[in-house]
Amino acid sequence: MKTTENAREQIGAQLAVAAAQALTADLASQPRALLVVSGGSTPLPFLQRLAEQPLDWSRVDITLADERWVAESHPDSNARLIRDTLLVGPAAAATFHSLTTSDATPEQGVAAVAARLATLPWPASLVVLGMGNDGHTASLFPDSGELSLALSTDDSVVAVRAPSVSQPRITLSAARLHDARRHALHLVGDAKKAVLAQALSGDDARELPIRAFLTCPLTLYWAP
Ligand SMILES: O=C(O)[C@H](O)[C@@H](O)[C@H](O)[C@H](O)COP(=O)(O)O
Repeated sequence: MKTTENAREQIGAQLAVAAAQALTADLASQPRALLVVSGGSTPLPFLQRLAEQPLDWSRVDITLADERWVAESHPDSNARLIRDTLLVGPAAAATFHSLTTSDATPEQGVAAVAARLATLPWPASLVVLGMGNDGHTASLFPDSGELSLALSTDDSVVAVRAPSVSQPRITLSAARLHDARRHALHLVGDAKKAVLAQALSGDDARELPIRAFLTCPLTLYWAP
């Protein structure tokens, strides 16, 4: 296995151990614990290693930071990624809460998803964020007409559309993504490292939405 792949596997494993420790710590003092994870390609080693972690998964709720508004059978579905990589082995006992409904659009389904999320044991034990090369995180996209709303609303979820993405999205709002005891940012590659450095040098979250999360305590998990 190439050095880069090794490093990405290792950082995913480190994040998996940290996530398991966070959940275990919170389960010592509350009946259930919540984990919020991101989709995309970066999380795969993290999700695979997390699924193997020994903890009381039957008391864990899992949801997504965002979702593409597609059927769970669609290859782009983040729920499909979670079911295929995390909800296996010991972690199969966890309860997953998707961000989609049978409605044709996220605008039609957003209220039902908000009601679903309201039943979860907030604050989350951990929110794991990714980032795109445009500085987006979750589905908070710089080119989205709903970005300002998603950055400012008290609502927990927002229906999102953006020219930069092919499918309608639903995303947890910045407020809901902040509702966690711990935050992790999981990135790989030099390009994203440079975008993060640019984000750290400014404060306009509408330019680089990841900035909305760089003022709260955040642990960075990066590999080349
Ligand atoms: O639904 C999604 O795609 C994610 O939630 C998204 O916010 C992701 O974290 C970034 O787009 C990075 O994606 P990669 O890990 O694939 O680069």
